[in-house]
Amino acid sequence: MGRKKNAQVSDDLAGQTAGAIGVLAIAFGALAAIKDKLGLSWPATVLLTAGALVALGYGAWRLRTFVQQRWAREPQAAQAAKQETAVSLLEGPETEAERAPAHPELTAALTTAGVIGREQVIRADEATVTDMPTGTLYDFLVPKGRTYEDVEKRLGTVAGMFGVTRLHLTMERSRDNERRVKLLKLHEPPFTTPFPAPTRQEIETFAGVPLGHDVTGQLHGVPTFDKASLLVAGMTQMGKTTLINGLITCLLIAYGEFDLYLLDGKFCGLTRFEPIATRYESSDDPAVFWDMVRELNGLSDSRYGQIKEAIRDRKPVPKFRPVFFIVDEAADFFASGGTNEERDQAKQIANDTRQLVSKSLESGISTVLMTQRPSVNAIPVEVRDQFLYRMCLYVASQGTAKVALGDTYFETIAPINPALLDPDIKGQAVLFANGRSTLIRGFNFEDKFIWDVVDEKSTKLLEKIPEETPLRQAIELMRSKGVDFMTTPDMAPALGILEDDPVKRGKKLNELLGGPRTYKGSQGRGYRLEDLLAFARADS
Ligand SMILES: Nc1ncnc2c1ncn2[C@@H]1O[C@H](COP(=O)(O)OP(=O)(O)OP(=O)(O)O)[C@@H](O)[C@H]1O
Repeated sequence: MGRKKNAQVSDDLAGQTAGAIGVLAIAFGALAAIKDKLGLSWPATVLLTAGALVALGYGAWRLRTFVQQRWAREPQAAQAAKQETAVSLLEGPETEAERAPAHPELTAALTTAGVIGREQVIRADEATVTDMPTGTLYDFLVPKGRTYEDVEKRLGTVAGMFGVTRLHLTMERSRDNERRVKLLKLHEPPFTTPFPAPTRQEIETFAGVPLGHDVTGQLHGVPTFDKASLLVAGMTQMGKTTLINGLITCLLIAYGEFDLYLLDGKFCGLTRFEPIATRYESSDDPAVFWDMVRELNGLSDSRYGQIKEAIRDRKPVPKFRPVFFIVDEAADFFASGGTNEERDQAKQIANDTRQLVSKSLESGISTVLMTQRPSVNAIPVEVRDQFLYRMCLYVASQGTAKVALGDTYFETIAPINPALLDPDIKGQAVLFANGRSTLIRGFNFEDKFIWDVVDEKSTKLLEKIPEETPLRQAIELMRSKGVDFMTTPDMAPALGILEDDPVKRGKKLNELLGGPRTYKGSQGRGYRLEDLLAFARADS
């Protein structure tokens, strides 16, 4: 290999030497010819030839540079113009923002909270700060390239920057601009000053079903209960029953016609609505709960059957009368005993309840479950996950709040931790609906207000029963005497039955009334007012 390389080098050297001798011979010949032609001395000939060659070289270099510049000028100009536009587009707003004075408080708070970048500002001419009766309202535009969602996602951190808690801060987006943000920072902890219960008119004009006041005193609720169910959780004595009494009152005022199925697991929480309920039970027996669930599942199945039939016959899908199944204290109904049989029954109850809640989508049956024990085994996860709306009053820990609001609740937008609520301000709740959280306080209506609404409803129901029918006479008789129960021997003569034989009398009266359910009270067999009303309603 080395020998080959050495031979190649000596070959190259010999070639180059021969070439150099050739060039020297030609140069010498050319110089001799010039000397001969011009008749100059040798030094003058050499200098003249060298000068002429240098001048020629310089001329060639000038010509080449000129041509290159001409070729390059046009694309460069276009490129430069493009670059200038891009720079002005990119830098335009920034330069503008740099020029506009920044709002110091908002810029500092939002930069440190990581809502806007260090180089960005909240422009002073795009922000207003107004002192309201309940708090300070910040209305501003976030910089271009940001939206209100950037603020919403970090609301807790922003609250910290303002020196308050997340509970002190509410946020509203604007309908006209994605960049507009309205932040209200409360002067004092939420609901420190109570708001008066709403009037009938306020309830009637609310777009949807109101569930309480928000922190500014505005009514807040859900747009509809159509295709939706609600789970309400919170520790004992926090205001669940009061809140649900408020919800039923609002439904009676503004929801039109509906049927109420009430299960009072605490025995007297929902009693006020007994006279207008289609079915009212006061019991903590899981069998009673299960029976109601199965009755409603039966109704749901028959409604689904009617929908199917309508579709098959190419007719419009029927509109069903809404049904509300409201259960005050549901936790014990899912609890299972130690035996296999009891465990199977608990599983079956959970399964039937899950089915009922999930089917509410089309069947028009909305379930409202309340529990003071939001734990995994109190409300099975498969049941909880079916609730579109969830509410949580004060609970002792974030973990319990997750059981009520969902395992991923704290990863949602601007969550509110129910464990931070003041347990001494009753009725406060985090409402989680349609992916958004709102802090509200349920209504605490006066008893008289609720009674008036209930009486009005039951009078309306009564008016639907044709006049002069024995059923209506019996209901009016009981109402005029102010009793909830009347025995057969007391009622029969008033309706013109003068039979002495108790069996025949009872049979005749039941036939005359059309066959409502009888009830055996401590004074003997007879009729309850609520059963007669429910019977009349089912018939109408
Ligand atoms: N929005 C409210 N405003 C004022 N007081 C309220 C409000 N809600 C509830 N309260 C009061 O708080 C107390 C407890 O209310 P409530 O019975 O509704 O709680 P609960 O959560 O259903 O309790 P439990 O589960 O122990 O039955 C009652 O004295 C009630 O008057």
